[in-house]
Amino acid sequence: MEREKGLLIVLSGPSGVGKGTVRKEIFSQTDVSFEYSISATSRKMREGEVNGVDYFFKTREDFENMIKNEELLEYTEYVGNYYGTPVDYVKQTLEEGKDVFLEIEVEGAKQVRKKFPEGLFIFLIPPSLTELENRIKTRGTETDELIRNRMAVAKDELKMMSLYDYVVENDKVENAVNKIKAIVIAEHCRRFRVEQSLKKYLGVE
Ligand SMILES: Nc1ncnc2c1ncn2[C@@H]1O[C@H](COP(=O)(O)OP(=O)(O)OP(=O)(O)O)[C@@H](O)[C@H]1O
Ligand SMILES: Nc1nc2c(ncn2[C@@H]2O[C@H](COP(=O)(O)O)[C@@H](O)[C@H]2O)c(=O)[nH]1
Repeated sequence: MEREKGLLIVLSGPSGVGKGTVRKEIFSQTDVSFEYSISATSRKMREGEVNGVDYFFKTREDFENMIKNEELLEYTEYVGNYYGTPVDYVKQTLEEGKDVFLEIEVEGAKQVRKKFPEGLFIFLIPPSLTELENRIKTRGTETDELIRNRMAVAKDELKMMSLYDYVVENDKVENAVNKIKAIVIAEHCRRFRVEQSLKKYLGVE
């Protein structure tokens, strides 16, 4: 029998809403088996970030070569830097029957939707705009000017939430994680043979 492909899961939402925090918590749990697609970016590495773990850090020139060589599933320029998803890893991992998790902004998610309409698209929202701004500020990675720019983009991004299959509020990390896991299991059962979903998520042979 032909092996079923994996599910492409896309988590989007405005900068600072907690996508990375929620994603890391999901991946730390042992009952989850998604593969994380590491993005490429031309932005500068932040303190504590590791090349090849958080991102593949590129010069603008190298990133533009990746675009030319069609190495990206999607890409965008966000607040002055390029971000994109390396296509080979995603395609190969899905072919192997594994579920792939992308954590990307809204413009990129729109591009992925065109290429993978069967993907699962989840949008993470903050409890309020004030809380969103507090979170970006508390993270302490952005200058005041960049925070203003990211908040301006966030207001437009939030208008796009209706394009997603699900909207999840990140009030508490634990709540968001549990909701996302429940959505993924339900959607897996809906899209694939139920035997495959039972085996994958509940260990039932
Ligand atoms: N539910 C939550 N309650 C309070 N603080 C949170 C919550 N989720 C995340 N945070 C905090 O908000 C800040 C931003 O989180 P995070 O970096 O995960 O956001 P992000 O959406 O991945 O941002 P970006 O898109 O810019 O990479 C961090 O300081 C994080 O600890
Ligand atoms: N379209 C894409 N967006 C991406 C990708 N990787 C990350 N992102 C998003 O960019 C912003 C800014 O990220 P930061 O690390 O500088 O805070 C944020 O919304 C990320 O989710 C990608 O491959 N493609």
